[in-house]
Amino acid sequence: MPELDVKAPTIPRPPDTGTGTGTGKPLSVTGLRKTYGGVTAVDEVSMEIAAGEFVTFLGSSGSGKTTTLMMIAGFCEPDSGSIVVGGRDVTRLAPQKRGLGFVFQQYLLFPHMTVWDNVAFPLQLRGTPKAELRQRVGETLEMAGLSGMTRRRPRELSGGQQQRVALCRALVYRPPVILMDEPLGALDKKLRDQLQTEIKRIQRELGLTVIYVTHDQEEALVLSDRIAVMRDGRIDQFDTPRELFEVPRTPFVADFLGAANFLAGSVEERTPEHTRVRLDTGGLLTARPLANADADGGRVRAAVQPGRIGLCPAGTGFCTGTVETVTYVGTLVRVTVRPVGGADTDVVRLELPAGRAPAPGEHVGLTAEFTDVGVFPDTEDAGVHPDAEHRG
Ligand SMILES: Nc1ncnc2c1ncn2[C@@H]1O[C@H](COP(=O)(O)OP(=O)(O)OP(=O)(O)O)[C@@H](O)[C@H]1O
Repeated sequence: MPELDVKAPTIPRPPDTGTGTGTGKPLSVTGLRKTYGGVTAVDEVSMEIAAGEFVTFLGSSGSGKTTTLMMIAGFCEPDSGSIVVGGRDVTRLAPQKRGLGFVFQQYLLFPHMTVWDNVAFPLQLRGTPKAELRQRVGETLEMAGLSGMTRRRPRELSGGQQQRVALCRALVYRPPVILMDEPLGALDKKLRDQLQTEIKRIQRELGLTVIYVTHDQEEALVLSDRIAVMRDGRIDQFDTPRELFEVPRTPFVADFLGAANFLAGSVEERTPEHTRVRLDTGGLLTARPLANADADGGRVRAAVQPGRIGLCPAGTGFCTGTVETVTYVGTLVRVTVRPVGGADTDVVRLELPAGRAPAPGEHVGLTAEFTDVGVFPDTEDAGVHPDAEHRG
């Protein structure tokens, strides 16, 4: 086994080879489409990813995340559309000719090879000179905290360690883009959290461009610069986590990311700055401007996240109600409020700092900044995903 002769854990950033590792667009996807028999798995997906960006495909099962990633990787042929990596059209190229790195949920390590040899393999394939190979493998393993186990074989490692080796193997030849499909899916929660932090640190340190697939909102929010929220093979919204939270463009996004409250009502007034909605429970709620011009005066649903609603005296705010449940979750308290006169309406869910918890049975008013309230024409389907009922 080669000796580790490199001590510094810092790895130089890759040079700009024109393949997108430095400046410019490492990846551009246009009009990708894939059908299986009668099923449209991916429908007109287009996106541009900048160098050093961490982008996540987030969506529930069957929304087309993996199929999109597999088309970018080259393991699945699109019906139409194009994929450009570092300015080169790779749509019809074999996976190994695209120069991309992969990390999958299954580690896919060579069982008979040591950790060192597994990580060295991609460089050997590329005929990297010995000295450079030793340096790169050593640096990469050290960065991932694996220097002490270079002689072990995969079966002598934990799941988390195996996934670190898989990550090193993808990183070692500095591909312009690294594709990761649920790489932490097989690990327990604690290890997932730890590896998320490591993946993010390594990505930042090396300025890597990453496309990541997950169905876990929290994971997407922790890791990503931008998230593409997918539904039925399409991207509903491609934005920063903050934008997705604060300015969701569809009810689906509002619900998927934050289990939003949806409050039914009718538009009472519209200005370029805001929309005033008369709620079915009687109160008046000020929301952001309504994007859809056709919905003027019509039925709408206002969406507001539980963490963005505050308490005010009963009789003020956009709604008055009775506190039904109060549940402490660490430093937060989850509260449900039944709107007065709204026996048939849903409870409103709030998340408050524990010190501000009201008592069950108390009459309270609810308030929200209008910039935290989205408003959507009532015709749009929220497409509530299967986990929604477990998150309230
Ligand atoms: N090889 C295939 N043959 C037929 N249908 C397929 C095939 N691969 C995917 N599909 C269908 O295409 C749709 C999208 O699947 P895809 O695996 O991309 O979704 P996903 O968002 O990655 O889901 P998951 O999180 O469950 O992996 C689904 O309806 C799926 O059943």
